[in-house]
Amino acid sequence: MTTAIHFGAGNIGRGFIGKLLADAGIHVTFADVNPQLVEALSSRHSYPVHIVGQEVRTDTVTGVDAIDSRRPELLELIANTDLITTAVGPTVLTLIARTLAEGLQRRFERGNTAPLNIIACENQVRGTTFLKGEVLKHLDARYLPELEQFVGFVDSAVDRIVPPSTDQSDPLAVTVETFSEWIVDQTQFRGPVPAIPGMELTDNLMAFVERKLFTLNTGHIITAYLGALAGYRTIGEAIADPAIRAQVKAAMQESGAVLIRRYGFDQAQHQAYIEKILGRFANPHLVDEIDRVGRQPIRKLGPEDRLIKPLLGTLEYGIDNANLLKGIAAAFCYRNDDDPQAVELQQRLATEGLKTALAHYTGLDAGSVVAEQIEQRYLALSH
Ligand SMILES: NC(=O)c1ccc[n+]([C@@H]2O[C@H](COP(=O)([O-])OP(=O)(O)OC[C@H]3O[C@@H](n4cnc5c(N)ncnc54)[C@H](O)[C@@H]3O)[C@@H](O)[C@H]2O)c1
Ligand SMILES: O=P(O)(O)OC[C@@H](O)[C@@H](O)[C@H](O)[C@H](O)CO
Repeated sequence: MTTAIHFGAGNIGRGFIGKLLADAGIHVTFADVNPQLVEALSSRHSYPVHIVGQEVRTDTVTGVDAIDSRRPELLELIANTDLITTAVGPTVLTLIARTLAEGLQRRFERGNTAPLNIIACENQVRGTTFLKGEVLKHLDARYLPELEQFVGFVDSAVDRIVPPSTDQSDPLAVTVETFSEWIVDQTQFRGPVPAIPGMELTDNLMAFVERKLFTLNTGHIITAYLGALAGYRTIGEAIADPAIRAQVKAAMQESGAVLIRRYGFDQAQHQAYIEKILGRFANPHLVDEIDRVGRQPIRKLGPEDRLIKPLLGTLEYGIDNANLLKGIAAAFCYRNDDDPQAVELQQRLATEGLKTALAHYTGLDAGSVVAEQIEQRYLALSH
């Protein structure tokens, strides 16, 4: 039987990736640090997935197990498994890299030369390649040839809106939208590519990663930050506000103009992609908190992430960017005392001022015209 270890039994882990693997007949062991999730999954071996959208139904995922990712027994699983996937959050990949390196070392010491593919399913451009770099920091260099020969680090783009479930009756229940898309880089596998319905292959991954991250996630984050400024609690409330919807759509069109120029996407098809995403944001069956979408603002202000990378593209190609600039300014207005990154952002803003904080987090030049434009928009939004 094909086995997989999935790091991160959270929303997307249970609601999308783990479900796809289990539905494909793969035995999935979730590795997580949440004791309630680990205990429930390892005792029940199944959980409900509420699919809500044009259709509403509940599927039951079966044949799963779980382990605390800090337990030494996990190394034995890594030494023998066929597939590893992750959905822990980009900031956590560094933390699981040591465990992966130790498990891989045990695999190689055992002489296990069966191919193993590792796929990070994170909102991060080439997150698996980043994870490989972190693993190499902990792997004994003598095993580098085996790693290169037998272990594929496969980058992916993953798309399904999965907020925390509103089903309070079951801690394992997860509520997902109907839409889903998981695209992986077929050039990076070792051995045969596993046949997993719902896992799409491409040799042009960057186009799909950037299309998703810099359309859906760009629109999502601006919806969240403009919605927070307007006093809304959920994405649904915010996108129902005509003024916010118009600004979000315009920002997605600005980032879309960059994508069309960079990847040659068809204009009409990309416009339809934007409209579909706006409809997904408005899904009346999903309750998606602004604080979930707006979480970790420092990560999302990074130069390779959903706000700044599209902005840099508009500067490169000379494309309008007024709405992206407003979204970036709104990021600096975001407050959430329960989000350490939001707290840090506000502290740095208060002590160093907008332009210095902007330069620190985004890499933009504090003395640039664009920094001035963002500061002007920030002052207008924050007063
Ligand atoms: N939820 C979505 O709509 C969605 C959609 C696409 C992509 N993503 C991406 O998927 C990833 C996970 O997002 P999520 O919404 O599922 O988050 P989540 O918080 O629901 O799940 C993350 C899980 O990782 C676990 N975890 C934390 N540290 C760990 C460790 N050291 N070892 C093992 N598990 C650990 C947490 O306990 C949690 O269960 C992120 O990169 C996110 O950007 C999320
Ligand atoms: O998961 P994050 O924190 O990178 O971004 C929050 C949401 O925008 C994200 O989870 C979306 O729901 C998801 O990317 C949809 O595919």
